[in-house]
Amino acid sequence: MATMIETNELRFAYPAEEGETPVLALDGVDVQIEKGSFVVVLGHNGSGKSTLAKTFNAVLLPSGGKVYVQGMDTSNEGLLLAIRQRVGMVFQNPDNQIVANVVEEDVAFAPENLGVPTEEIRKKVDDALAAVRMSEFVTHAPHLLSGGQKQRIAIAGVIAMEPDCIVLDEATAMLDPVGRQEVLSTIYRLNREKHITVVLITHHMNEAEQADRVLVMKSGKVAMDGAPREVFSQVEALRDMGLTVPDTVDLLDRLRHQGVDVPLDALSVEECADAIAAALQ
Ligand SMILES: Nc1ncnc2c1ncn2[C@@H]1O[C@H](COP(=O)(O)OP(=O)(O)OP(=O)(O)O)[C@@H](O)[C@H]1O
Repeated sequence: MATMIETNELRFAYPAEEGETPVLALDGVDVQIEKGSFVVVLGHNGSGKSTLAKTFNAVLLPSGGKVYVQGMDTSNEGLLLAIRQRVGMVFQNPDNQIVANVVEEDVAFAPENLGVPTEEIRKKVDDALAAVRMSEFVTHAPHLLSGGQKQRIAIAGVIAMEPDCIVLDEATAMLDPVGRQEVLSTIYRLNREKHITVVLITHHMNEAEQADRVLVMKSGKVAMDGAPREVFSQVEALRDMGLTVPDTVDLLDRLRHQGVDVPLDALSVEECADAIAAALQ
């Protein structure tokens, strides 16, 4: 399968304040993100998730090693526009991402800046709003929308650039459960139907259940890398890193501690119920 993003021995150090040592936020990261995949990045506060995300569209350039976006070296200044067009970012605070007073103008902002002809922009904006199921809000004021709707507008703004990959850095963190679910189902749909590669940084374990792959960061390195059930069944190792596990795995783990012989790799409620029923037979 084709590679969307690849990092080789990636290091990143934030510049030091006077008299202090630089903070090594990424300390030798080697990952390959396949085109069309849905990858969730987990990790304790300060483990390097946001820093890693920002290297994916050249917001941050490596202090050492390399990042390639579809083979393009992010350190090559001449490729910056092409890289930013291919990898779009959505951030935590929906209010900080609103740039216009009307939804359609907000979504049109990036393609306008890229010099896309006006007649093409109309179609891109309509398609992007349809993709996030916000077409009916085209003439609304973005600041009056709910948090989840604002994030879907932010995602539409990225989609309007027709990227191959969207990186969401804790984009659901400030949303209520309904808003989180709206945004999650939107990005899962964009991944499954439009084959857009998704990199989702989150603190919510259950957002990772349907992902193709989970990366767990620890102290600037990748500590775990695998399918969700592979990663989440390592309950003790995750807890040692200060992370929780999805509720279903937590329940099975508790039963195990009470002597019930259940596997730890059930992610859905149905799988969990089946595992318990089988163990109690
Ligand atoms: N602008 C900055 N200047 C200096 N150090 C920074 C800066 N941003 C992050 N760091 C440091 O780099 C390390 C990695 O931070 P990063 O934000 O990438 O972690 P994170 O896993 O995304 O954390 P969180 O879950 O809290 O968002 C931390 O030690 C952090 O304090």
